[in-house]
Amino acid sequence: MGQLIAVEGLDGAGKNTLVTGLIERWSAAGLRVATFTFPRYGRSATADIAAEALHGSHGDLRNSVYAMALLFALDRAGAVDDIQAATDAHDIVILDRYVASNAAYNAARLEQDAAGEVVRWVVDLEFGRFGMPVPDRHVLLGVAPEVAMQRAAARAEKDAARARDAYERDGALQRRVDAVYRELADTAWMSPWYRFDGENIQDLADDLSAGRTAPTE
Ligand SMILES: Nc1ncnc2c1ncn2[C@@H]1O[C@H](COP(=O)(O)OP(=O)(O)OP(=O)(O)O)[C@@H](O)[C@H]1O
Ligand SMILES: Cc1cn([C@H]2C[C@H](O)[C@@H](COP(=O)(O)O)O2)c(=O)[nH]c1=O
Repeated sequence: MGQLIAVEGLDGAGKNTLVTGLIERWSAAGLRVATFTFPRYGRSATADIAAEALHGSHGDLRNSVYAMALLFALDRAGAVDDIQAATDAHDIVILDRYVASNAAYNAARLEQDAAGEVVRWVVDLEFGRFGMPVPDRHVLLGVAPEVAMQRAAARAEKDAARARDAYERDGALQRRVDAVYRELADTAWMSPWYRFDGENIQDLADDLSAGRTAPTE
């Protein structure tokens, strides 16, 4: 049974870039690695509808925090068997966003903290009702909100397909999401959280594959 590791962070923080770098390093070291990226755009209608809502479609859908959270949760629930099979067949399964994204973004939208009602609802819905596996570890890519927002804006300039959505344009929301993520990490929400500052990917790859839960001194 392989390790299940979820990478979390703000929009534009660099999660996808980091996950790609980790996979390269682990594969070169001979480890069997699988990855899932959430939302599963192009593979899941609920993921696509959520993205469309964040870009202004589907009437007032995006105003409902719980409806948006449910769409992202249903997308993940559709992958539960694949995640289970992947953990059986690989040394490491790395997830680019997972359930903690739903916790952090929706707590931030409702101006709740990590102990708030919507985070408990996400836990009951996703880990309870939908049976999503709990990650062995989370990685928080702790990039400052201003830096992440700048990267998301630069990416949008270069690539029209990555135009910023309603969450990415909302600086106050991003700062609240950052605060909730830090609280989730500080309280070891669901499993230990490894805080990564974005500096040395090789050290992170080594620490994670060795099962360490914090940077080596
Ligand atoms: N360490 C880095 N330094 C500078 N730029 C970076 C770094 N990591 C990623 N980027 C750039 O920042 C932008 C966002 O990176 P990436 O797509 O990996 O972020 P993400 O966290 O997966 O974003 P999202 O959650 O919004 O999909 C990209 O243009 C990427 O090339
Ligand atoms: C998986 C997931 C995502 N979100 C939020 C986070 C982002 O702002 C958007 C879209 O994700 P992307 O990585 O920028 O493509 O949706 C969320 O609220 N809940 C989730 O479960």
